[in-house]
Amino acid sequence: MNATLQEEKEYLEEIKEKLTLAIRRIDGSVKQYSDELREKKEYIHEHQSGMDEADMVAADQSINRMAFTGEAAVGRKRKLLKLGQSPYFGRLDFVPQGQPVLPVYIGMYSFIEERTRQSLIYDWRAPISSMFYDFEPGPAAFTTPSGEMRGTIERKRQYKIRDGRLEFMLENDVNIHDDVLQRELAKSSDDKLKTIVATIQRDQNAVIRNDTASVMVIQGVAGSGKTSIALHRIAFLLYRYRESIAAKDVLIISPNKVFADYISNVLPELGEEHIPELGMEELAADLLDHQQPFQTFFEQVAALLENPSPAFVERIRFKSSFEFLGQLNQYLLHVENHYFTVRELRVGSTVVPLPFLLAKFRTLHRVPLLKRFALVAEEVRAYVRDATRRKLTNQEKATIGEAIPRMFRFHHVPDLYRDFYRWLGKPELLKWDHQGQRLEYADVFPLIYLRLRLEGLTAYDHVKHLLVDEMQDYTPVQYAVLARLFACRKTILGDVSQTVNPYSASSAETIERVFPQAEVVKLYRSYRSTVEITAFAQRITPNPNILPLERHGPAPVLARFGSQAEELQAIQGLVSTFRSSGNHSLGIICKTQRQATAAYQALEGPGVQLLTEESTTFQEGVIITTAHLAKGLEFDEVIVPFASARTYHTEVDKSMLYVACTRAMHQLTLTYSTELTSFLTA
Ligand SMILES: Nc1ncnc2c1ncn2[C@@H]1O[C@H](COP(=O)(O)OP(=O)(O)OP(=O)(O)O)[C@@H](O)[C@H]1O
Repeated sequence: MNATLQEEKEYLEEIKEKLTLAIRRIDGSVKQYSDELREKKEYIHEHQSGMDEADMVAADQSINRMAFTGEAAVGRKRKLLKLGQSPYFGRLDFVPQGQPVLPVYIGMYSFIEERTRQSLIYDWRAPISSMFYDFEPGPAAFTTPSGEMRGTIERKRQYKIRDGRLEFMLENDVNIHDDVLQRELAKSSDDKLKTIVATIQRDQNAVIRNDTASVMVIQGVAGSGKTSIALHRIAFLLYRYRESIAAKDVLIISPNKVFADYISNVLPELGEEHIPELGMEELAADLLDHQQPFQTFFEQVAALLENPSPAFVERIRFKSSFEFLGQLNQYLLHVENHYFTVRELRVGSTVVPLPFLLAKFRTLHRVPLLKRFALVAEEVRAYVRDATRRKLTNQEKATIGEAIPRMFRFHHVPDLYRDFYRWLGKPELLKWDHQGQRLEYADVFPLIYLRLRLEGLTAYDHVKHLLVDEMQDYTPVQYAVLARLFACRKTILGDVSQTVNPYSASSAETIERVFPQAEVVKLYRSYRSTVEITAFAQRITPNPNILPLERHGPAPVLARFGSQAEELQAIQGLVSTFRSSGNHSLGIICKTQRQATAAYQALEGPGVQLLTEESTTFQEGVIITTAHLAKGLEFDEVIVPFASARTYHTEVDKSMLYVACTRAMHQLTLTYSTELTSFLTA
């Protein structure tokens, strides 16, 4: 063993010892808090009768304070225990200008020696740690809240410490990141997305640490780490703004419960609390007061996959366009200018002048239209009171309250939404005759948008950061709703090539039109799949800019069979091979739920799981599902059954095939009978 390695091993033991001591101290104080808490509670119980309300409030506050301090100590202990397993992953020897060398060990969390107040481990999010991701040995700098600190990195090391043991160490070499990254990516997949703190790449680091963008749009190719980056960015912002943002102030809009479960470990691993999460449909139901039944996005996509009528496609296409949002806005202007018809209002002998009514209505233009009537009525009551120099009777007040809304043509948002299509001269584009009827998914957010503009909603004012994943699946109107509902900072990410509905796909450019202030970052390096798998997926949807990471594996296999029954039999064999392969996850990804169910019936067995729209968790093993549900997930191996010309022939099918193939990390097999899909014959 060389001297350096020996030194590092000794240092590791030293740190572990210090961590053990710190844990012991926390145990001591946790015990003390809980003893004090118990005593306090007992005291209150015994003296309750002699305490007044102020005493009780003070006692309650002191109990809460103690419990809070106790909980914080328990949280701190949890972090120290984790550090004990893997205290740090990197080291920089940094020489700030004119100062002595400072060894900086970087880990998941910080560790400060209590006695000396010396930082033994720096949190990966600390300003100084940014140099680990941004610089190789040589001149370097980092930004602190009080300005830039320049200096030189003399040494850079990377470690892999597992279960408290140093597994390997790499020195100074410029490629150390690549080397460790390769080892990380070659691993088998997990049932949950992992943290990537030890191998964050420079361009990814820039996105994670960007604290100036009010709207950050990340458009990246499949497997470029968008979701990982977005979650690390949240962890970074929670650290950077810990005085003003807590985990409960962040909201993740996720495409479905399985995906939410898949990403649920990252932030707790990074030491942050659970972040609230909401699906787009849950948000929609909430914004419609849970009163309006509607088609889900899954159902819309499923309908598109099952030979839809051209009129249905046209409705979706139209309502997903940017022009549609413009027309909704124009309609709102029209409503504002033409639907309030002032009529003579007589209260007793007082006639309220028409110009007065109109002026009051207009000066309130910042108030949502349907909320203005009550305010105008107040103004009118004041006018009449001044004119008559007496108090108004209840009857008079009521007359005014009823007269003002009657001057407006409609009173309910759904009626206005129907009127919009008449105004547009295209009533055939709305298939919704009465409110009890299910609304098509394409109408859900336009209706909500009108509601927001006409009635206003403030339910989500508390959110301080919004994260939207799978941005390509949301339309300009949906973004307009999000923009009005969430005034906070936003991180929006996705990949237009992975849309499950090409008729309504949004690119970074579309989103920029709704958020002109957005900073757009494009990522082209793909980390998930081997070079062979990435090249294969390129045959379906080419992207000349994609940069696969140099990691090789077996070439994807296209296997032809005489019939579907033979196909399923062969897949059964592949499942058996997988079971003895040491890999953790196999995704069998079909185009439709119907196909997935059929495959499940044929392959059913222990450890085989069918994922459906209703599923809430993602587990290791053999998973049978659709491309739509698999979006965002990844598997060691992927099998795409029924890859025939009959299954995959439309634009939507092509998107599904691309999504399915890009889920594979190490191995990909496509099976088909009769004729192969033309998306792969070229
Ligand atoms: N810097 C990194 N170090 C290690 N692994 C990384 C890094 N960046 C990305 N990965 C890995 O690449 C895989 C893909 O990441 P992620 O799912 O975040 O990408 P994505 O762009 O959201 O993918 P998609 O859009 O295809 O669903 C994950 O296994 C992730 O851990």
